Amino acid sequence: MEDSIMIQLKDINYEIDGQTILKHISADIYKGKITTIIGPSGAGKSTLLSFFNALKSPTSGQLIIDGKNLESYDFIELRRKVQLVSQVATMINGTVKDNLALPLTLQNKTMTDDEATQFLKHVDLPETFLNKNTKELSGGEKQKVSLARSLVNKPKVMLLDEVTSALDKNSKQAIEDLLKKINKEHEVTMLNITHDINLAFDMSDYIWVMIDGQIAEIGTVDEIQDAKNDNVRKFIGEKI
Ligand SMILES: Nc1ncnc2c1ncn2[C@@H]1O[C@H](COP(=O)(O)OP(=O)(O)OP(=O)(O)O)[C@@H](O)[C@H]1O
Repeated sequence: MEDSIMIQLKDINYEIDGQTILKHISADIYKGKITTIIGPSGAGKSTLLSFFNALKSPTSGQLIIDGKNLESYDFIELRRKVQLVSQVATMINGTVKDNLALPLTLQNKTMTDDEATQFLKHVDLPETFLNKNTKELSGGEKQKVSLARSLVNKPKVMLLDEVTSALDKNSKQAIEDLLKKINKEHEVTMLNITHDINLAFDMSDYIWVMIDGQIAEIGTVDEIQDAKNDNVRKFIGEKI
């Protein structure tokens, strides 16, 4: 069966201060799949990611998310549908439960302990964590709580911005495994940025290689590993 499209990018360009950062980006992101953007520092990966939840807007081009043009979204609606998870898990002062409930608190709703426990289960944390102060958590545990919290609004898309880069080897593996599990169980479309090429090869359905503001190559992991484009081969060769 053909993969169906969750996000379409049509000739996206971005300029700032007279400098062209992104050039003619056209590509599709498929529903329920993990797409990872790799490429050298300064290629434009973060800039591109920031369009999907409207932190920045393209200078020209069209971005269609779940069948609707980005410009016709209400920001709140968009950010519930498209959740950003960052490199550093930002926590509010208080307990794990306070943090898990935050997306609901902001909507004047509440979360029961049972509901919170279910969210902890999704990220393999025990119920005993509910009343822990977030100051007592390790980096990996914070990232798990952050992932659990990002599921509360039942997003269709998760933007993962270097989510494992601040973690040690064991926590990296745990978060990678969790992302794969969340992707399958919640059928969330994931768009991932990483400098860790092994992580990209391990967890992606599709990889985009960005070089100098353009997509140099799109393909499955096998296709990217066999890419003929010299710049792509050089970038991957340097990273492995
Ligand atoms: N506000 C800005 N003003 C001017 N130039 C900017 C601005 N923001 C980003 N840039 C430039 O845009 C280019 C792309 O930056 P971006 O952060 O998207 O790259 P990246 O691929 O994510 O890099 P990294 O892997 O280092 O995070 C860089 O050359 C950067 O200097």
